[in-house]
Amino acid sequence: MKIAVLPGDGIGPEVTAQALKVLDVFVREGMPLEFEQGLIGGCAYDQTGHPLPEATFKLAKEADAILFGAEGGFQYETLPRGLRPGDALLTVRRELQLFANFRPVVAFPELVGASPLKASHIDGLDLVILRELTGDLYFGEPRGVHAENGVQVGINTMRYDEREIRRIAHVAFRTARTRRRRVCSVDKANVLETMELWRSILEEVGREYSDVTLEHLYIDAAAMALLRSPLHFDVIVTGNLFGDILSDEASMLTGSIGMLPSASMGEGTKGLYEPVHGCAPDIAGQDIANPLASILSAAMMLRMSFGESAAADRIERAVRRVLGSGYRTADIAEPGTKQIGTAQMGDLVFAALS
Ligand SMILES: NC(=O)C1=CN([C@@H]2O[C@H](COP(=O)(O)OP(=O)(O)OC[C@H]3O[C@@H](n4cnc5c(N)ncnc54)[C@H](O)[C@@H]3O)[C@@H](O)[C@H]2O)C=CC1
Ligand SMILES: CC(C)CC(=O)C(=O)O
Ligand SMILES: [Mg+2]
Repeated sequence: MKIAVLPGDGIGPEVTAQALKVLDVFVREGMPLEFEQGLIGGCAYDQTGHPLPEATFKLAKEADAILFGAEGGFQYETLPRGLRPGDALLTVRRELQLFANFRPVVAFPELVGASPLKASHIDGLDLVILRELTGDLYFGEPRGVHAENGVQVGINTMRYDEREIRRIAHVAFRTARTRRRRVCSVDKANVLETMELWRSILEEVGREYSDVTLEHLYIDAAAMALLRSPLHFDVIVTGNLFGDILSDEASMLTGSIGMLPSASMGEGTKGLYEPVHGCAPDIAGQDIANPLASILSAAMMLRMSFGESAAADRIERAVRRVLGSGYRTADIAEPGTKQIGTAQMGDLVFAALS
C-alpha cells in the first residue's frame, strides 16, 4: 500500500502532518502503509523551477494512493506566463484520469453551534457532491489571452464530450444506489450548449437506473436550494466548475471548510485524497488551521483505495469523540469550547484512536 504524500504549500504541510500522525496508529498496528513524500506547487517551483517536477509525477503515478495537502504559494507576478497556481494539481488529476471527485457533506452534530443548520436538522445533513474533475472550463481548448485589434481578450472553453458525461453519470447513479437513491444533476442547460448535452446524457443514463430518482437544477437555483433545503439532497452530480463552487458553499453547512474531505477516483481503486480547501496563506504557519478535513480524507483513502472500512470508521468515530469532548480549532470554536491548535487536534485524534 504505497502512498505518495504531497503536502504542498501554506497550510498543506501543517494539516497533512496531522493526517500522517493519525495513519501512524494503523502502521503501528501492522497495516502495511508505505509513505513517500514529493514536492508540488509553489514549494516545488521554488526548489526545482517547476510546480510538478518529473519525480513527483512519477511518484504519484506509481503509488496506490495520493495524499495531497494544497497548492498555491506562488507570487503571481513572478510566475512565467502560461503557468497558473492550480496547474500541478490539475495535471495530476487529468493525467491520472481521476475524473470522479467525491465531496461528502456530513455534519457532526457536535458542531451545531458552528453550523447555520438548526439543531433538529444537523443530524440529517448527509449529501455528496460528485464533481466531474477532468473536463469543463478548466481544461477546454481554446484557451488563453491574446490581442484582438490591440485589445487583450481572455478565453476559456466549456467542453464535455458525451463519454465524459456518461461515465460520471454512471458513477452518480451507482453511488445513489448505495445511499438514498436520489440524484440531482446541476447544470446551466438554459444557457449553455455543453450543459444541454450534459442534461440529455444524464436523462439517457438515468433510464438505466429506474430505481433512482433523477432531478435537474440550474446552478444558480442549486446554490440557493443548498442553503434553503440542504436535507433534500442525496447525490449532487455536476461539472468541474460548478462542483468547485458548490462544495465550498456546502462546506459551511458543516461549520467550516476545514471539515470537508474529498476523494478523486478513476476507474480503479487508486485515488487522490485531499481536503477541499486551499493553502490558506492568511493562516499558514500559525498552527491554527483545522486539520480534520485532511484527517477525514485519510479515512476516505483507507476505505476507498485500501478497503479498510473498519479503520476509516474508527478515524471518523475518533474525530467525533474529540469534538464531543469540546475541542475545537479556531474556525469551529464557539463560547464554552476548548480552543486548540492544528498539531494538538492531530494529537487528540491520535490519542482517541490509540
Ligand atoms: N486544492 C488546492 O490545492 C487548492 C488551492 N487553492 C489555492 O490556495 C490559495 C488560497 O486560496 P483561497 O481562495 O484563499 O482558498 P482557501 O481554501 O485556501 O481559503 C479560503 C478561506 O478559508 C480558510 N480556510 C481554508 N482552509 C482552512 C482550514 N483547514 N482551517 C481553517 N480555515 C481554513 C482560509 O483561512 C481562508 O479564509 C490560492 O493560491 C489558491 O489557488 C485554492 C483552492 C484549492
Ligand atoms: C486548483 C483548484 C481548481 C483547486 C480547487 O479549488 C478545488 O479542487 O477545489
Ligand atoms: Mg475549490
